[in-house]
Amino acid sequence: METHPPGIPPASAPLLQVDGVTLAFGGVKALTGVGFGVQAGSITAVIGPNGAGKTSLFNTISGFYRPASGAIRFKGQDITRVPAPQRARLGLGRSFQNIALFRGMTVLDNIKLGRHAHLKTNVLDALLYIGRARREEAALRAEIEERIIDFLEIDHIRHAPVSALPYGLQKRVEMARALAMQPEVLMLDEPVAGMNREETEDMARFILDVRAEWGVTVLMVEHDMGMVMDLSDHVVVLNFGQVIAQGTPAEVQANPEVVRAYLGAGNVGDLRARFQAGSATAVQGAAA
Ligand SMILES: Nc1ncnc2c1ncn2[C@@H]1O[C@H](COP(=O)(O)OP(=O)(O)OP(=O)(O)O)[C@@H](O)[C@H]1O
Repeated sequence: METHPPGIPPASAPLLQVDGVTLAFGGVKALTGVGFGVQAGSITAVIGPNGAGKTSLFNTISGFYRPASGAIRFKGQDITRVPAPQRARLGLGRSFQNIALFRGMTVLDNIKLGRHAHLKTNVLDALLYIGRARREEAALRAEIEERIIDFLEIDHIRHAPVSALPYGLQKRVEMARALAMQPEVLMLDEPVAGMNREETEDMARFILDVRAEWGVTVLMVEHDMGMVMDLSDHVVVLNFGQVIAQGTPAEVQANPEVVRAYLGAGNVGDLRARFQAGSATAVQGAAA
């Protein structure tokens, strides 16, 4: 029997819970009975070979896809039927695999757009929302924007159009925009895809700092095994739409099924070496 008040999860309950989620596109089953929890304050990574269902899972958690069965729970609340914008307002912020910034707009304007998740949309709200409260929110918003710009070290490019920026910086702006939603869980879709080693290291540092300084829980999909293994507390491995393993980085690296998923047939030592070398390309190449 539950002893905690309704709506408030017990202290040990995951902040975000994915429960038996199944998703199909026509005849293609993208996800089958996927379940795992994301603990508050953790960095959790979802990995898996190409086509394993990682993006489908992210889209289901953020509300772009509705699962055929199963549930998504956030802070103890069943949000399976809650529309995507409302999930963002509840505290699920995300970035996208392919940068989804407005390229003609400046960095600052893109960050301001991130705040959209918190803007009042209801007409009555808008009418009531005048005077002091409005000015206070504008001041608070500016303060948050400044804090994000400072934190991500993008002050020097705040007025630059996004299209003029190198790829690594664009990814950082995408993260800034997701942070502007003031998420409790920041969902990062391939945060270091296409980055060189230096950019990857910078982004890894920002992800660690976002958790340490902002208290944000991180859920990421990432192919860069070195980064996943270095940063994550918990790793969930998908293959053909199913969770085939989950646990600490050490546990999943030692799991023969994970090795088989990536390499076809298993040489655990070889895969471990690849994981440690941080060479996602090598792992994917070997799987191809
Ligand atoms: N919109 C869609 N319509 C039909 N099938 C889809 C759609 N999106 C994904 N799929 C299929 O669902 C399965 C999972 O795809 P998904 O993109 O989620 O995998 P992934 O792990 O993110 O792959 P990658 O690492 O290449 O990004 C694949 O078989 C894919 O072809």
